[in-house]
Amino acid sequence: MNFLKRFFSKESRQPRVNIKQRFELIGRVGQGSMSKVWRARDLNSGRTVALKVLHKQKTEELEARFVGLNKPREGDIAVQFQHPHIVKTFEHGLTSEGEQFLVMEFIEGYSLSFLVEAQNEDMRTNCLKYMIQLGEAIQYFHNENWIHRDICPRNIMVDNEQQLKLIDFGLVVPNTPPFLLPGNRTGTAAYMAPELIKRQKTSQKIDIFSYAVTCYEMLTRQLPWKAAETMEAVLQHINSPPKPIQELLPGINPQIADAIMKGLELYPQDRWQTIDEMLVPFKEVYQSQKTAVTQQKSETTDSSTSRPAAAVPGKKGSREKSDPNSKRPRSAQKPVQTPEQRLRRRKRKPPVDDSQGTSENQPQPGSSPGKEQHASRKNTPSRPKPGNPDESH
Ligand SMILES: Nc1ncnc2c1ncn2[C@@H]1O[C@H](COP(=O)(O)OP(=O)(O)OP(=O)(O)O)[C@@H](O)[C@H]1O
Repeated sequence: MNFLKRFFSKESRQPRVNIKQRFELIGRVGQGSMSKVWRARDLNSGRTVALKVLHKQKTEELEARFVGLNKPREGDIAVQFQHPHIVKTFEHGLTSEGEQFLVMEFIEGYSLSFLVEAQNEDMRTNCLKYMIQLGEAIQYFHNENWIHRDICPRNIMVDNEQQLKLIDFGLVVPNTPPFLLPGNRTGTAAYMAPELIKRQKTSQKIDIFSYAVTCYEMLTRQLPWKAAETMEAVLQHINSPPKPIQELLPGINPQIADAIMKGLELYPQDRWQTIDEMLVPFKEVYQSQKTAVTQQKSETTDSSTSRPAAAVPGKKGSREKSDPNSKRPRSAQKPVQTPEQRLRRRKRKPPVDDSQGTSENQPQPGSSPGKEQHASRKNTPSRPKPGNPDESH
């Protein structure tokens, strides 16, 4: 029976691609929990691309969770997106070995995780802009009737033109009733909405929650709940209120603070109904900052004609003055050269795992914190690995 299913499956009808013949692999750029990613030259088109080859067994295990639901594959989903803040996927298919692969635009830049940790000049200057770009990408997703399920800095990059790009669609599901039923927990513990953690019915609002956690972290370098990195820790804090962002950033613009805190509400009905709504205050503040910077610049130019150059405030100073992040805690203002070292030194937090192998549409009402399982890579999504409760990705 399984043999027949495989024989008539979509995969069996798809031509296989010999990766080594088709691509020149220039270097490995990433190792996700589910894949390997290379910088490669596509010998057909001549362009430099990111080649993502999914781990066969882990992908099959993930897909097994959606049995009967006909979940589209990552490549099927990714090629559909046309948005400035979502990585472009040119092509997808199967390798000669039967692994799924995606060919994407190659993003020269950094992971948002790095920028969160570094809190460098780029982050101080552009944080609000990146928050808005991310929100626009998620709203596009939602308009196209998808749920991302794994919004977190690890799945976001910023290119050298200071443009944010969402890069990973491994857990994306259609926003349709069968996929919203209470089921297993997939995602990254610290960013998971309470209803997902509690195995209740989900909606696109789980992405609004993860977006709010991400924005909170982008601004403060901290998570809204202490010890939110394992499923057990998350289950303990889930009913307690998050730390108000104003406590970490007393000078934060109140509109931005309120918008983020509303995104973190425990009950989905108390959160923003759409990302677009949440973006309204962000865009208002961003616009007023831009206006203030322009005014400051023109004042500076005017006064520079009558003052010696040394007395003119520097560009950096005027930017920081109008930046909502300028009053971030001292820890966030440390010198630019240290974060990479700090990032390397920082202990990897154990991610959570929900590897009980439950089908996505199977309710698990009686689950108790004690039954939850750990995974073992920082901010790694919880994905299945049957037979191994302490899964590592
Ligand atoms: N288009 C791209 N351009 C440049 N680098 C990329 C691109 N896509 C992915 N990467 C690099 O590869 C890493 C892993 O990619 P990705 O997150 O898509 O894999 P994954 O296996 O789904 O990861 P995980 O499941 O752990 O989130 C990224 O963190 C990034 O460093």
